[in-house]
Amino acid sequence: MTTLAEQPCTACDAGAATLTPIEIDKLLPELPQWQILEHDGIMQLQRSFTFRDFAQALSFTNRVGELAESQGHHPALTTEWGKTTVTWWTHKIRGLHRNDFIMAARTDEVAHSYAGEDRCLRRSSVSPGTPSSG
Ligand SMILES: C[C@H](O)[C@H](O)[C@H]1CNC2=NC(N)=NC(=O)C2=N1
Repeated sequence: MTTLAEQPCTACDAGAATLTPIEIDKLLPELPQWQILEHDGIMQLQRSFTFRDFAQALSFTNRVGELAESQGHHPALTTEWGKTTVTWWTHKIRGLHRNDFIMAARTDEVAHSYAGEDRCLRRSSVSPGTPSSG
């Protein structure tokens, strides 16, 4: 069985159905660090990644941006000192599609390439010992 990250994104047109709560519940265990949130009635998938500093957070942001461009599917990205928040949803269907879960899994793979570079993968945006300097 292939992992989410190994699966291809599929073409999604404006008439495609959003994932049902049951379908979301089936997929979410593969993304334990991600959370489902609703913004303006739109279900979204979100995770914050912590980094050593702004430069590393920006590098990660750019790598996720390149991934998005390669797939024609784009997240919202918020980059701050030591943190990048990634939010996936499918604009054209105003909700979550399987593609969003695939791209979240691929986002985790990008983050893993920073593992050991003095950072930690955490769901919460603040990891203990994160410098408070702005
Ligand atoms: C024309 C362009 O391919 C479409 O607008 C793509 C661009 N990237 C996208 N990204 C996301 N997350 N949802 C979309 O519906 C979407 N549509």
